[in-house]
Amino acid sequence: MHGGGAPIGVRRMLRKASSSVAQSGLTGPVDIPDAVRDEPTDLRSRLTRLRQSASGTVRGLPRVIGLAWQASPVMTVLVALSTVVSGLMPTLTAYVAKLLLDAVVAAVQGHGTTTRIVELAALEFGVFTATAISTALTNAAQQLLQERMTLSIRHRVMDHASKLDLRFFEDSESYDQLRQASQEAPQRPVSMLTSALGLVRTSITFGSMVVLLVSVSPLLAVVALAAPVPAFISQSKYGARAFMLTLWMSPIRRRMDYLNSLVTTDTYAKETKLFGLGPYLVDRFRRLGQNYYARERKLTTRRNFVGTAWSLLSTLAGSGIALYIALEAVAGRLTIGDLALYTAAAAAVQTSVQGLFSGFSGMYENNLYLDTLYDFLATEPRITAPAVAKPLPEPVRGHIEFENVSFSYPGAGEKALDDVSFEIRPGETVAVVGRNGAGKSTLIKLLCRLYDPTGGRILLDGVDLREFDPDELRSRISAMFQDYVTYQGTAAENIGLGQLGALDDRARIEDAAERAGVGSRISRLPRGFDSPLGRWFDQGVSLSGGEWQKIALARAFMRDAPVLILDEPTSALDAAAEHDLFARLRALSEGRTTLYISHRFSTVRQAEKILLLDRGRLAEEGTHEELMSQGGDYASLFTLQAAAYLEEAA
Ligand SMILES: Nc1ncnc2c1ncn2[C@@H]1O[C@H](COP(=O)(O)OP(=O)(O)OP(=O)(O)O)[C@@H](O)[C@H]1O
Repeated sequence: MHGGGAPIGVRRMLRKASSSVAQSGLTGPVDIPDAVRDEPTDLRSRLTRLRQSASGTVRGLPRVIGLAWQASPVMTVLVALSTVVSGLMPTLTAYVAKLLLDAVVAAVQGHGTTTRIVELAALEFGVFTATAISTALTNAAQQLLQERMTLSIRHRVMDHASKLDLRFFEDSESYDQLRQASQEAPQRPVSMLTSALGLVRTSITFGSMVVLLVSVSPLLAVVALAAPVPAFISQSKYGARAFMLTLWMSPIRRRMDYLNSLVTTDTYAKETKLFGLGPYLVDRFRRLGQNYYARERKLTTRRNFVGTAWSLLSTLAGSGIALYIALEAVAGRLTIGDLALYTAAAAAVQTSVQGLFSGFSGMYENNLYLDTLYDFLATEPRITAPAVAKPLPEPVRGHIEFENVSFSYPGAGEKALDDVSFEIRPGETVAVVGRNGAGKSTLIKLLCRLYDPTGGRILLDGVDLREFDPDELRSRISAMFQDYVTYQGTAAENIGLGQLGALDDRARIEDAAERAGVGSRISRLPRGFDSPLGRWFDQGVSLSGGEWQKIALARAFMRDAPVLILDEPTSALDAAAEHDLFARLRALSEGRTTLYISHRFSTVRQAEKILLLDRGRLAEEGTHEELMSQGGDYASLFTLQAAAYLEEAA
């Protein structure tokens, strides 16, 4: 489902934009592909595009009103009312000024009273006061509504992102969309609302002023109405270009952000310094930035200068009106008050003409961003609970079966898993081994239902995983991933997040830490379990890689889940800690089905069953002894590692 507004050409360019810049930004050209190549040149396609964009803009309006209403109905009504009032004020002001001038002229000529002048002056004061109040009210209500809207949209984006599948985050195109939706888009409905309100206000001013003009000369009204058209067209053209440019820039900006983070982030500092990458990366950043700026500058200057040139046509019409009225007053066909009224009207029409087209083109531009937001919000997670989800068995026994499971990552040619079948009995401890890229982590992602298999099925206690509610299923799995998270929080928070309900259960947290072999280390920290970890804090403690890994392990142990998954749980641990963990693994995994990935064969041999993956296929399966006696790949890999150790020992 698409958000509707953006013309098809824009969508095509959007797709092209995200796929065309394949470079990492670390090397290669720094130019930005031309965003305006596909610009329609003939009148017909321009008109079609104009029609599409106008209808898209108008269609976008109800969505923005909907967003405003959701954010705050009271504020929305207040903003609408005050907008109407402040739209009428300029016309009212001009009319009262006319009456006052006429009264003054009448008094000068001897057939008017000063009382009338005082009355009108009081009325004028009233109108000014009302204008000031309505302006203040509009500003306040609009500002508050904008704040509420931004918050509510950011909340929606965050909420939606939290529900999306892992594939959304692992795919660069959709990840770009998420970034745009979370960074750029929350402001856009607000600017669209501002543009729309400006449009309504100026339309009211414009309309009421035109009514006054029509009462004098319909021709003047036509001139006033026709003047804004060229300026409007030019504005909408540049608005679309600006949007397209931002889209094309998005990958470039991402690369610039990346270069920036390489130089400014602590984790990269060691390497960038040692390899002397600093000046090189800074220079790449500068060149990308220069290119980016040059393109932006060209567009901004053109947009403003060409836009102004077109708007001069409107100015010309306004001045024409003023001249005509002045000549009419000299000829005695109009009063001095009329002259004042029409001068004010001409000025107001001119400003509102500009307001109208900038409002309209602003809406057009913002609407394109809004489409991105709505496209993002319309992305549905594919891994969802079935209409009638099967309740998980109580208790889950942890019987896992892979039946001819195949899987390819979206867009990938090769299969990451190819026709894999095996069984893990309840409570069994299984090790998964294989060379890099063999598909071990993928197997775990499928088991946690972060992806669904593209072929075959996975059963837990005899039921296809897809029949369960994925959240329910995940709550029965405890896992530590290879790229575990180091939360910028206290030690207790870092561990407690493994089981939200027990975030405050200190005894359980300490127990989990103990089981992961990090309890005594945390107790020795200045503030024990309340010590902040990580560098975001002034007094944050910097832990070593292995210590962080133990904390992540403790987080996994927070759950009393029937299935325990550990992806290279000891990759950062020292030999003693590793030995200690595996010596206790039997106790730690007591009563749970445990699946762990390891590259260290010394730890693998303890497993009750070993699965060897080779390029996505299950190549060997059995106990250590069985696989050794088979003399296959496992045996040769084991011997290779053992030999290396023995050589060192010798
Ligand atoms: N998000 C992804 N999108 C596309 N392809 C992926 C993705 N993640 C992994 N792959 C590919 O799938 C294959 C299996 O990857 P996987 O991470 O499962 O390997 P692994 O056995 O865990 O490797 P390692 O021992 O290096 O951790 C690899 O060829 C990898 O390139």
